Order: sequence, then structure tokens, then C-alpha cells
Amino acid sequence: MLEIRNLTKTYRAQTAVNDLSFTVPDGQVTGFLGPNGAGKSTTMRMAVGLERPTSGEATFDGVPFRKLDNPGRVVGSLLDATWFHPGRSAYQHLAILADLMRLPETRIEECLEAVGLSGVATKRVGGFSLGMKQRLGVACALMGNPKHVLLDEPVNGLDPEGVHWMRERIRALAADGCAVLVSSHLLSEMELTADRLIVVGKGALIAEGTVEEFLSRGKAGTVEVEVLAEDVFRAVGLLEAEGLRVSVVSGGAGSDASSSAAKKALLRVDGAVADDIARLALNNRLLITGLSAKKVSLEDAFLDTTAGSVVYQAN
Ligand SMILES: Nc1ncnc2c1ncn2[C@@H]1O[C@H](COP(=O)(O)OP(=O)(O)OP(=O)(O)O)[C@@H](O)[C@H]1O
Repeated sequence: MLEIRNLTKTYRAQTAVNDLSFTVPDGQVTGFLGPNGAGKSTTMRMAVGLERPTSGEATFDGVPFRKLDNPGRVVGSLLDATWFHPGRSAYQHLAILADLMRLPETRIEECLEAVGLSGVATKRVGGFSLGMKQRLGVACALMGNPKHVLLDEPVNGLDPEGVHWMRERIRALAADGCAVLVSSHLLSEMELTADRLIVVGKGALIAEGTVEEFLSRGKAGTVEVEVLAEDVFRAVGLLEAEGLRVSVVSGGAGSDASSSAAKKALLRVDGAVADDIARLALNNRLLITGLSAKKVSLEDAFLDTTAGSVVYQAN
């Protein structure tokens, strides 16, 4: 388990990470989310000893990174896939790591095979695409069969097949018992990959919990309500009286009353909970012929939760 305890990082006047604490449990994928500049990369860099915390610490099964005997066998990280030496081949990069970690040469082939780079193993990395570098970065991270894996924006530059591959790879690591921390701006991807989420804003923790908890803590979503066309005005009046925003999607005034579909009207209600609407209708003897809550997406919940923590925003 990775434990982040009261981590703080200050650069001159700027606090990049502010008293941040959270855990990354074994056997699960923990998604690390936050707006640009929220402190995700800085946190990951501090965890693996690339940056010294101003205060606080990160430990892997109780041990700080700098005190690990053979760190590559305990922690694998992909923090920046652009650090590779352009003149060296993929094989040479992995060979250096194998040597450092005292791993057999066979592990190099295994890792190249696992990330689909066997065919270009001897090619200079300078000619690799960003996606190929990401794959090599994953190979480096997984070389030592680590129990903890930290991936900063791992799907950056990957094509759809690569994104799918990365998702499967990340899920497989968690299934093998690893503690996996993954940051990504692709929220739909995180929704498919992560079990738990850590959301940060301006360096501090905003939310920590399962994906389901995060989705349900967001504001109420959009509910579609179908009523008889003759009841439209009454329905809209009742809903608006509750402070809800209502729009008539179809079947309102001016629609063709002769078609059977036109005998019904569809309303879109924002910021609502379906059960509350059903209860309101029942109490007012309004017939509802259809009621469906639109699933709140991770993107909706993220934007909602981090609204007050966005630093860089276009006008
Ligand atoms: N070496 C540094 N010197 C000064 N400020 C820094 C340094 N590294 C990061 N920062 C600042 O710390 C804050 C957090 O940056 P960080 O890269 O950790 O955010 P992030 O959440 O990873 O952002 P993004 O999603 O854009 O990658 C930013 O305001 C950044 O400008």
C-alpha cells in the first residue's frame, strides 16, 4: 500500500501540494484526478524521491522510497515518457535498468514482448512516436515486477488500440495485487479503469472514495419526464415551483396533436432526482407515463466537484 501522509511542497511563494493525505490500496486501481496545476505530478514525483517534500512523507508498505533496498523491485513509475535518450535503443534502456535491478537479461525480452515493442527493440528511441515511448515507459516501470505502480497520464499519445491495451494492462496489475495510482485527464477512461478516485484541487484533497461514491456525491442529474400532452403546463408549473429547471423536449404547445406520440410530452428536468419527481407527481395527482434519470458521468461529477479549484481557465 502506498500512503501519502501530510505531503506539502512549496516552490517559493507557490504551494503546489498542500498537506495532502491519501492511500493507494493493494489490488485496486486508484485514479488521481484534478484540474491542470492541481499538484498530481508533483505528488507522484515526491512519492518516488524525484522531488523532496517541504513536509510530510510517502511510504510504500511503510518504507519511504529513498530507504528502499532495490526500489525498482518495489515501485514502478511512468512519470514522463520523454526522458529517454534519443540515441539509445529500447533494448539498451531496459538493459540499463535490468543491470541496476540485478535482473536476468531474459526479463528485457519479456518486457519488450509485453508492451508490443519486440519488433523495434534495437531501433533508436529518437525515432519513436509518443505512443511508442509510453509503451517503453510502461516496460521500464514494470521491469522489476513491482508491487506499487505509479502512472502519470499513461494514455497520453496512445491510439485507441493503445488506450484499450493500457486499460487492460492497468486492470491486470491490480488483479495481480498491485497498488496502482494513475493520473489521467481522460475521465471516461478513468471511469472504465479506476476502482477508487482521489480528486485534488490547488494541491489539496477534494474527494477520496470509490468511483460510485464520487458519482453519487455529485449534484442531482438530469431526469426525463414523460407526461400526457394535456398536462404539460401543469407539470412544468409544479416542477418550476420546486425550483427545478424544466425544458419541453417534445409534445409541447404547437405539436401535431393527431399523432399518437404527440399525445405525450417529454420534459427535461435539470438538477433533479427521479424519486423526488415521482413523489411530487403522486402528491399532485399528475400522471407520469415515463421517468428516466440520465446517468451522471464522471466528467459531470468532476466538473461539479472541482469547480472552485480550477486555476487555469480559458475565457
Ligand atoms: N519545479 C517547479 N517550480 C515551480 N513551480 C512548480 C514546479 N513544479 C510544479 N510547479 C507548480 O506546481 C503546481 C502543480 O503542478 P503539477 O505539475 O504538480 O500539477 P498537475 O496536477 O500535475 O497538472 P497537470 O494536470 O497540468 O499536469 C503548478 O502550479 C506548477 O506550476
